[in-house]
Amino acid sequence: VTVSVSATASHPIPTTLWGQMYEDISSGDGGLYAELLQNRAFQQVTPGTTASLNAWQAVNGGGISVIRETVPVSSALPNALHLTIPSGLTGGVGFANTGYFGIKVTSGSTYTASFFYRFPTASSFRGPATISLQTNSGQVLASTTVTLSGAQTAWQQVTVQLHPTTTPGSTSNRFVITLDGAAAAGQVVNFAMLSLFPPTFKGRANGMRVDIAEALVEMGPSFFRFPGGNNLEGQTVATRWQWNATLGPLVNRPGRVGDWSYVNTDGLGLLEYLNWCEDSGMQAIMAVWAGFALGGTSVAENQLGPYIQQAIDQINFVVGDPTRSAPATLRASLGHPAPFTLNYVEIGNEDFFASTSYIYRWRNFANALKAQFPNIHFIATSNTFNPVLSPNPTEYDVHVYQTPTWFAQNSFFYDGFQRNGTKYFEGEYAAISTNPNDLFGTPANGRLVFPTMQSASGEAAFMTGLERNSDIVFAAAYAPLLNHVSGSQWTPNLVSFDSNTVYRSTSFYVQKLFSLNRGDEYLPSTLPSRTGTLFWSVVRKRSTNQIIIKVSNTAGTAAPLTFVLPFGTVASTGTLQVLQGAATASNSPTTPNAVAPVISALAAGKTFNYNAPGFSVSVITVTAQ
Ligand SMILES: O=S(=O)(O)O[C@H]1C[C@H](O)[C@@H](O)[C@@H]1CO
Repeated sequence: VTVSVSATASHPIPTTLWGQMYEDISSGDGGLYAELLQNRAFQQVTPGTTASLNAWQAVNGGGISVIRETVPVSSALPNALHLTIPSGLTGGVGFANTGYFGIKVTSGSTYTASFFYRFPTASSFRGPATISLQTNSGQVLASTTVTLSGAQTAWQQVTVQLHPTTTPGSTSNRFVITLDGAAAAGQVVNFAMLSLFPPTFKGRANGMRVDIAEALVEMGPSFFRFPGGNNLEGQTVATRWQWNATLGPLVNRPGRVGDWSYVNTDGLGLLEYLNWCEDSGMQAIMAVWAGFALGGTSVAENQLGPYIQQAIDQINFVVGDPTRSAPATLRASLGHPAPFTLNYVEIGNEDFFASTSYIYRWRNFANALKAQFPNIHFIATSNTFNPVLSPNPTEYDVHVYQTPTWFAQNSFFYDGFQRNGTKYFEGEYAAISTNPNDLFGTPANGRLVFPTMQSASGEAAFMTGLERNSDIVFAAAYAPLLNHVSGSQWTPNLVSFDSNTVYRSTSFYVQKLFSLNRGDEYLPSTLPSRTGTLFWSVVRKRSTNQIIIKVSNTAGTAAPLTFVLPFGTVASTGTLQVLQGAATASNSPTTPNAVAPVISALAAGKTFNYNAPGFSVSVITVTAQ
């Protein structure tokens, strides 16, 4: 096929076009959020149940249970770990935490451990507690001691640093606290809000896991949508995500039962999200809860007031003036007096599931929020123009989970949209199954566990369409972004990880190739066949006079292209980055680097040929002017 490229740009590429959608779906706690202890504060658990001790183990005969404390460490954390040292034992007696399917320990890194303790009954005991990192087989990797006093009946926080001098062969390691069995025989001690942090991304306190954060930043994303997704909504009104419950000292954060069947610590809270956006060069696309809980409850219109106020306060926490708004004063007190960047706020999530009530929920939230924040764009989440909403949304969030073929066959999805001023956020999209009749089914029935070259090339085909229509598509994000392979709630995901390693998928590389080669204006060219299998888009990067051609071949056979560039001078050599593999080729824990982009030189010129391999995504960069 011959592709003639126009020298006249049709529209600028919005700077926000490629970014990330995030929610805690086996992705935050135990993942991006760097805390290494699982169930660290016994949040939202029932004392005395097996679940309450999840990830905790007795060591050498220590008696442990989770109790409802009579003197809780805070009103947010009513539970505590109750340790009884039986008589007749010697050596270290206590408890351990096994982390999120393991704890990675690296020699030379400094780990910060902290906990609160108190003796529920005063005693004359005074002796060492040993705090250590150990392999599950008992090899001590790092250890230190602190003195515990039986006179300490009020909660006392202890913070220590651990410096491992060896790197163990696996993440089968534990965080261990023990007392001397003989010296502490008969003693009873309560512990609360235990925590173990490794080094974090940019050294942020209470921050992000470095290797995962670096993988996300590697894509060059422009925005970060949070906190959901389903995890914004709650199964009930009471368990919705609430911004104000996710701020301040960890001891004051109650956590919540999230929407993906586990408790969220909310250690990764609103301020951590906003600091992360600044640290990673992304702007926030922040959601506010909009009166619908996933269990099916829509708040009645005459009951919306408090929730609208909570949304106003949430936005004021982000952008308000500390001299005029209490939430903004709180932001300043937490260390960020300047407002954060916030241009987009999403009202709800996937409200096509509750579009009847969204008619009044949108009306009330949008009118109130636009009046308070006239410079912020508010994004609607019901189906586009159905139902008709007032005020008329300036932006809609469109989601699609489909087959690789659907994405290849729908790259013209937005070409037919009216140019009526409305803009679109392709807020969640991914090829998730090869079975159009059971998209959300099991792997045995076509569901993808990891992205493949077939799914990634399908997504790339669709993305050439998003680029062509980026006069009305201002932002797009693959979803879900992140997933712990040992705790999956959803597959496939853009980036997977376990306690040791980050796995970059084929789709990750497609997102990275598009994001890092986004250009700043679109150059029209011969249109691909809507029903074909070969797709392309052309952009120009004015600052470097580069023409950037993206090609996706969604078929298994190589496809020849001839490019005709209308410029006075065109370099005779260009750069080619190509991601290719068999249809089912994928990166996974068993084959982590099966597919990665390969960079090479390419013969170019005013007219040049390129043979796109089967199941491939290519980026050709040529200097021309
Ligand atoms: O069950 S779904 O609605 O398909 O869940 C999807 C859509 C929702 O916004 C997001 O949280 C989730 C996975 O990315």
